[in-house]
Amino acid sequence: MDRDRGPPRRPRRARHDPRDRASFRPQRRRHARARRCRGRRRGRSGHVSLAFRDVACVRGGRMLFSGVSFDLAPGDAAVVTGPNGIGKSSLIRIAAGLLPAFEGAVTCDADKALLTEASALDTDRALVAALRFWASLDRAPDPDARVAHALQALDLEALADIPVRLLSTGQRRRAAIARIAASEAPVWLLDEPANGLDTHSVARLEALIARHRTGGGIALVATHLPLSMPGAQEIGL
Ligand SMILES: Nc1ncnc2c1ncn2[C@@H]1O[C@H](COP(=O)(O)OP(=O)(O)OP(=O)(O)O)[C@@H](O)[C@H]1O
Repeated sequence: MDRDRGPPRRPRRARHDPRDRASFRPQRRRHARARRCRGRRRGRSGHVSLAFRDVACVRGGRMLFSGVSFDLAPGDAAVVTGPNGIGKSSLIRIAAGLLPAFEGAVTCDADKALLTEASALDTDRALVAALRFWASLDRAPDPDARVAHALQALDLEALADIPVRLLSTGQRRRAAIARIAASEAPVWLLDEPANGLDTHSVARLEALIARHRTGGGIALVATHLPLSMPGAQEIGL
């Protein structure tokens, strides 16, 4: 019959084994974690980048596009255009890492924020609370201040305490864009961000993207509505 030997014992160490200097370890870990976080936000090299190399996409057994290559550096933007069903949303999903490329390579050396058709906001929460939930998961500090700033940028302050489910289509779209803005992620991946927006809100969106780029961010935008993004590359599918 096996004897119960109890939990395994730690091997004995020499009295001055440096591994026992516990006080050094948490500090070293804290510094390493902070370095890793900075690295992911801004990229390991300290730069923000997003690149596609000969990327092909297959969905439902059908090749949607192939040979797509582009390089985006800090301040750059690209607009993905093409008819319905050509694969614009699929390209954005590949950039986000949610869909594997059939061929080619995608590299992105920084944090990304993804805007899709769904707002991803909890419909039962007040708008400000729904935004704070996501902001608290970001690596950037001070979620409350980031949310307050985003609400102001999207002209949503008056709606902050309204449950998300009661927002109109355009207001909900602005709220979804506020989530992206509040994330302060260096790479924005926006799928049809102007859908449902009125003229004023489109202008706000354009200003927001411009400010993001001025701050060294990157924007990859799929849109069938015209958006003013000076100097943006066009990726026609
Ligand atoms: N999960 C899936 N499985 C199989 N096929 C899919 C899937 N999702 C999308 N597709 C197909 O992939 C094609 C491209 O879809 P996608 O949404 O990327 O196009 P799009 O260019 O963004 O279209 P739109 O302009 O209408 O938004 C479509 O024919 C669509 O039916």
